[in-house]
Amino acid sequence: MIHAEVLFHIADTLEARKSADPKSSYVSELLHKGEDAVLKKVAEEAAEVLMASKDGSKLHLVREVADLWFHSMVLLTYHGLRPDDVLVELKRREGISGHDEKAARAAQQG
Ligand SMILES: N=c1c2ncn([C@@H]3O[C@H](COP(=O)(O)OP(=O)(O)OP(=O)(O)O)[C@@H](O)[C@H]3O)c2ncn1[C@@H]1O[C@H](COP(=O)(O)O)[C@@H](O)[C@H]1O
Repeated sequence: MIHAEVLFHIADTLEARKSADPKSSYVSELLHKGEDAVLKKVAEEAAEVLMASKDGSKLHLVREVADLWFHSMVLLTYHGLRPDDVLVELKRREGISGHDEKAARAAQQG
């Protein structure tokens, strides 16, 4: 079983790439290009996930979701965030039904 440590290890690598030579690293090059370039990759990878889902190949879908997760992690790194921040948010939501959460939000908004 692969644990969340994989995400933490990749996040450490991404953080180190902030100060690496863009010529030597894909991540460093992307981070140096700036926020719009990272956002473009996230949008591209999201679109590729949609196409892979329709394609019917589970392997293709897994690879495209990995690309999307990876580029989302680059975006988190750009903003000084880590996978832990997302995991804490998911943990906070654990056991809260989406329907209940939506109803509570609607009640709050009046
Ligand atoms: N997990 C990944 C990873 N997943 C995908 N990619 C790269 O993401 C890029 C995006 O792929 P696309 O499918 O859009 O293909 P592309 O047309 O070649 O990309 P563009 O020309 O549009 O940028 C490809 O170059 C992939 O190799 C990754 N690059 C790096 N990592 C991890 O990040 C670490 C640091 O990487 P470097 O910065 O390159 O050393 C690596 O050790 C890995 O752990």
